[in-house]
Amino acid sequence: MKDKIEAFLDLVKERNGHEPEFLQAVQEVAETVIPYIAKHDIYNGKNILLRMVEPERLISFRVSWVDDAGEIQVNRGYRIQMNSAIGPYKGGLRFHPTVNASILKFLAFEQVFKNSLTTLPMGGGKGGSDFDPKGKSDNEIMRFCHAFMTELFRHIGHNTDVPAGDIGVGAREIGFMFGMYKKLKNTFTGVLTGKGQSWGGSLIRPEATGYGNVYFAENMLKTKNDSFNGKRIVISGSGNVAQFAAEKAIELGATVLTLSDSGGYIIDEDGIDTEKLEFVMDLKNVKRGRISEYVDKYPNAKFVKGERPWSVKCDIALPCATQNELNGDEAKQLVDNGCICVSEGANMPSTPEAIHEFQKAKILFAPGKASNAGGVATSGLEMSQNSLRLSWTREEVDEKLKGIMEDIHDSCVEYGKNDDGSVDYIRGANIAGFVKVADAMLAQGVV
Ligand SMILES: NC(=O)C1=CN([C@@H]2O[C@H](COP(=O)(O)OP(=O)(O)OC[C@H]3O[C@@H](n4cnc5c(N)ncnc54)[C@H](OP(=O)(O)O)[C@@H]3O)[C@@H](O)[C@H]2O)C=CC1
Ligand SMILES: O=C(O)CCC(=O)C(=O)O
Repeated sequence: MKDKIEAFLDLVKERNGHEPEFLQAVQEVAETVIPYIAKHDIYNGKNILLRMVEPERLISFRVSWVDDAGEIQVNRGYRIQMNSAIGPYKGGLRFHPTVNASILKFLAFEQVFKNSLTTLPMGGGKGGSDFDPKGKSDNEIMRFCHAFMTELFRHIGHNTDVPAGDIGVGAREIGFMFGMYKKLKNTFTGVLTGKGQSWGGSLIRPEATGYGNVYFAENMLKTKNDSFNGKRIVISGSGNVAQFAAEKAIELGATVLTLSDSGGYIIDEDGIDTEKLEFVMDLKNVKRGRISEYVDKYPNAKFVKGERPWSVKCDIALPCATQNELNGDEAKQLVDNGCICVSEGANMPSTPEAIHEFQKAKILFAPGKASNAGGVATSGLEMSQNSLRLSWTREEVDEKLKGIMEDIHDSCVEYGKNDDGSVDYIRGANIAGFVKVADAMLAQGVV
């Protein structure tokens, strides 16, 4: 089996050797899915995984725009249309200076499995730009988003490819992009999700990734007759996912101790309560400030510059910032400090070495493609509401989100249960996500 996996990975490396994040994501899937394929005749000899690692379409384009000083700026835009076997391509857009083809291909590949796990009919895609929104004025953001959409509009559509937000893309950016799409196409459709309430957005979509992550962790804890109540929680990031993971954890009776951004982390031993979280939301979403400013307002807290929060003693860790933000040494420290559960809000935040430490210690560990799927699932619910031309209540959407996260948890258990009764949530998520897409690909023939 090892030879088979290595031969497959060598082939993928030969074609994508310069794309480390993509290779990392593929390796994790190959190690769990290839043994499953070998045991199931219908998938054998069909090169399904080889087809799945090759994007159906990779679009790269120039984005030219004019900054406030009148200078012409040039960025690179992308959309990776990875797999459409079970539905239109679906996945976020990331605006961050580190964006490149490798990062977007890893995200698009993960998205295929994640979207399949949601049980909704969505294929996988991802896109974005190396544009850095930090320090830009609202007008610059608008001009960039408009310029980005003047090319992207050709490739997307409510039945073709439906982008949404990701790092650096929130309600403001979705609004600007939707406005330009509508102008260019002269049609009002649900071509993007994460829209504002008054123009087709779904209630709970902003909250969904963070809430969903906590719901998933709750399901894992339930298998041990445990809960969030009274637990110490360490969260990284302070953006969309981190904010709403914190909100739900507080609601469930936990104490949230940390938040972070690329400058460092804050630790508040008194706990970040609802009022303090409201301050963070205003600081980050309106003032677009830095997390270090938290300690100006709450001097009992401490800012640790240039560090990540994983050395803080906790029961539950929720990495909600970015890929590879939690390494092997940090994972070991979490385990040694008594952490019993890690649930990924971000995409691939734990390195392979970190995952190895969690699995060795047999603590509860959920990979992002399962635990952060609540965001895209609620995007799927936004698409349904747009098609039906109606809006569900907050309670209705939250109930559906909870149900979907429970179903994803059950699928992971179904495919990931070990002989000793423990659950390998990585194997479970990869195989459950694979089966649905692979069955659709088999039914549709070699296309
Ligand atoms: N939004 C969604 O619905 C979904 C998001 N995700 C994933 O969740 C993660 C967070 O996304 P989201 O909250 O939407 O993004 P935001 O842009 O709202 O927030 C990102 C946060 O992560 C921090 N961050 C980003 N890059 C780095 C870095 N290199 N080092 C340290 N900190 C960093 C940011 O700090 P700073 O401001 O300093 O850059 C910020 O605090 C991503 O992995 C994303 O792919 C997954 C599923 C759905
Ligand atoms: O809501 C969506 O379509 C995308 C969410 C996303 O980008 C993700 O799940 O990583």
